[in-house]
Amino acid sequence: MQTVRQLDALRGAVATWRAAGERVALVPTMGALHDGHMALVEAARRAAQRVVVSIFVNPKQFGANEDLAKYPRKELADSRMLAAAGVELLWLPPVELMYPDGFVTNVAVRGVGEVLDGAHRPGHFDGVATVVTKLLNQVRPDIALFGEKDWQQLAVIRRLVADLDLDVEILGVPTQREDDGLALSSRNAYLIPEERTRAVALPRALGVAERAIARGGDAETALAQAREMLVTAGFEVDYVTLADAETLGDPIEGRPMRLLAAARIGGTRLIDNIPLNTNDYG
Ligand SMILES: Nc1ncnc2c1ncn2[C@@H]1O[C@H](COP(=O)(O)OP(=O)(O)OP(=O)(O)O)[C@@H](O)[C@H]1O
Ligand SMILES: CC(C)(CO)[C@@H](O)C(=O)[O-]
Ligand code: BAL
Repeated sequence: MQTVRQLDALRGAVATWRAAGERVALVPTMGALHDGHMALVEAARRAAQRVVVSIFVNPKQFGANEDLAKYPRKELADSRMLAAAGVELLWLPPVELMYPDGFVTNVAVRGVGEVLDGAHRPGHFDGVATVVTKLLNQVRPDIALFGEKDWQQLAVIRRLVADLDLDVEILGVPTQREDDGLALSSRNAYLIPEERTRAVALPRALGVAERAIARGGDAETALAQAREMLVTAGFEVDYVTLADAETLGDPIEGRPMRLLAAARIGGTRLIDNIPLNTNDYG
């Protein structure tokens, strides 16, 4: 695996593959890799001959009081995992390359980027959209893969790519979970054992709400019950909601819907989401 920190070397490697007619996949990450990331890498492996993984802890998507400074950084372990998985190129852009002096451009995705996590983490999706636009332009992959764990992020990126006519396929990869149902996340490492045990309430609450609504129950009542389960488990709830799966706005009968939640346990903010399977109960 090549480890590359300069744009001309990245472009050179990708141009060589392109010239040979090979498809290139990009998996953007912030590192501290776990099996969720590796599922993206495996899907990328199936989708293209050449796989590029980027690791960049993007300061623009962290709010002033968020965890940028303590975000886990594990470059050596990450690099070994990616090499073992057969990744061809690890793209590690330095922060000065991403945001040199004088950088002033901001990519803002209105609507889908402004609600839910966009409202609770002001500026977050601008930071994501800006860095993803840059990563796509740097690597110019045929396909880029993102996890459904960050469902709203995936929806924001799909909108961005459609609106700006970016010539790349976006593929969402299903959420990878621990045996008890907790979604894998780099931030799970912040949980002390007691919080980790309680954290299972997050996927459980979503599952309870999903089954109640799919059975024909009132959505607001089911969401209130889910919020109550989270509070009982010791979470502070940012939101538990049912939304249109594409716009993240109000759900519309006949269109795919998603249940999404964000909640804090101790100092750790976790997110999760599941589809509303209205066919569950026939
Ligand atoms: N459990 C998971 N299943 C599938 N994809 C995942 C999972 N966790 C993360 N991803 C995806 O991996 C990519 C990189 O995510 P990132 O590096 O931020 O990891 P993370 O575990 O989501 O970290 P964080 O705890 O900061 O949210 C994103 O597309 C994200 O959706
Ligand atoms: C897509 C991403 C790599 C952009 O920094 C990040 O938000 C992430 O890891 O999900
Ligand atoms: N995986 C989402 C990145 C973030 O929370 O900043």
